Amino acid sequence: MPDVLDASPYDALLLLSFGGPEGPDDVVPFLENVTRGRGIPKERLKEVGRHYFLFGGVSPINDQNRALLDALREDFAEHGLDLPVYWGNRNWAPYLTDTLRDMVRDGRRRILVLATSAYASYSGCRQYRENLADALAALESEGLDLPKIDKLRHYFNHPGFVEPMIDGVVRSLAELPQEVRDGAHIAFCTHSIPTAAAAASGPVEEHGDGGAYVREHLDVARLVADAVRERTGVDHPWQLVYQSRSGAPHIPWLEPDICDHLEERHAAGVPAVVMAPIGFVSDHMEVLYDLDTEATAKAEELGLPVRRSATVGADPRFAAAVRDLVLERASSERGQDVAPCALGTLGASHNLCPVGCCPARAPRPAAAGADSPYA
Ligand SMILES: CC1=C(CCC(=O)O)c2cc3nc(cc4[nH]c(cc5[nH]c(cc1n2)c(C)c5CCC(=O)O)c(CCC(=O)O)c4C)C(CCC(=O)O)=C3C
Ligand SMILES: [Fe+2]
Repeated sequence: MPDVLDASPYDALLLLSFGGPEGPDDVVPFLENVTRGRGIPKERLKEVGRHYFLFGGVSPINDQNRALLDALREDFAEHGLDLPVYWGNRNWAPYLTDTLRDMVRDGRRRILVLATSAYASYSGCRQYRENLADALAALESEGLDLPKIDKLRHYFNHPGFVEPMIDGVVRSLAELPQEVRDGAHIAFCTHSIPTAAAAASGPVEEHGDGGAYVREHLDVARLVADAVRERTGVDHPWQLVYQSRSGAPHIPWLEPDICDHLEERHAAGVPAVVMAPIGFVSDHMEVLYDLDTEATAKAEELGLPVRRSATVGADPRFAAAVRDLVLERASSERGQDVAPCALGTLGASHNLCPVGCCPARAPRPAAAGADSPYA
């Protein structure tokens, strides 16, 4: 029997994710949920709808979250961590508010949240905190006694997140034809966001240039590239590039786009590229369409060999990392000294988002941060 691990004061973990459609009829209402009040041009929405219909109207993200839930429950049980795990989404069923209501009815009073987003940014952090505030407000209006909610720190530099990505890049390099393998470049890919949102990402003292968003990605890219060099004995040049640009064309977003990057690398005589989607936790639609379909077609047109490396998904090392993060945060809440685990140069991210962290364009209440209106 394993020793019993202490998650107190927490009595539940909530996996909080984006959600995605599970059939053709879900696509339009899902996109309406995602884009309500976000100012996305109609043309872009039509185009994104087409991506989902190409895959039968089903996003892979829900099955991946089910697999992650299984991996977490299995890991917790194996290691004697008695903490129930729930799942709720921002944009599709199971909706966050419904899950949180179930949790309150089950008597959960101290809830720890794991968001399926590893980095700082409005979309990846504060927007989830706003969703939590909305859900709490809904439960309050139903007369329910509100639980206290904390959010786990960003885990981009946790070894359980980084190591599976290193394996993935090494594997993708090995899959390239031998004659182009050693000359291959690595394109570390993440979601483009408006440059203004990037500059304002993370705590206020980290604002400016690409903000915490770009700095965190660069730190992970460097870690992966260094480890790949050590493992393969070959120094593969790399660059951080972007994908899935949305919004109005006159608003600047982070560049270069992966497709332009492939063109530019090809013109420069680079013989092959590995696309490594370090910005994403699982192989959801952005990976399946924007990289595996669109960018791969671009590479084929150029005659440039490419491979796309694996995301972390439900890797048991990631499940173990979540257990580690839960125990770290629980100890810290109990007032014990903890040595948070983090690779790279930036150190472990904050436990509590400070005031002004990843600000919204229009301020709204956000839970689980220093500016939360909830206890
Ligand atoms: C930083 C970031 C992540 C990574 C961090 C994280 O994972 O949270 C992410 C993830 C995801 N984004 C997703 C889907 C969409 N994102 C959209 C729109 C947008 N994303 C943005 C940013 C991010 N998004 C932004 C700044 C917008 C513009 C609108 C706005 O300012 O809010 C739109 C609208 C259409 C379009 O404009 O593309 C869709 C459909 C899915 C689900 C995929 C599936 O179904 O498998 C996932 C995991
Ligand atoms: Fe934040």
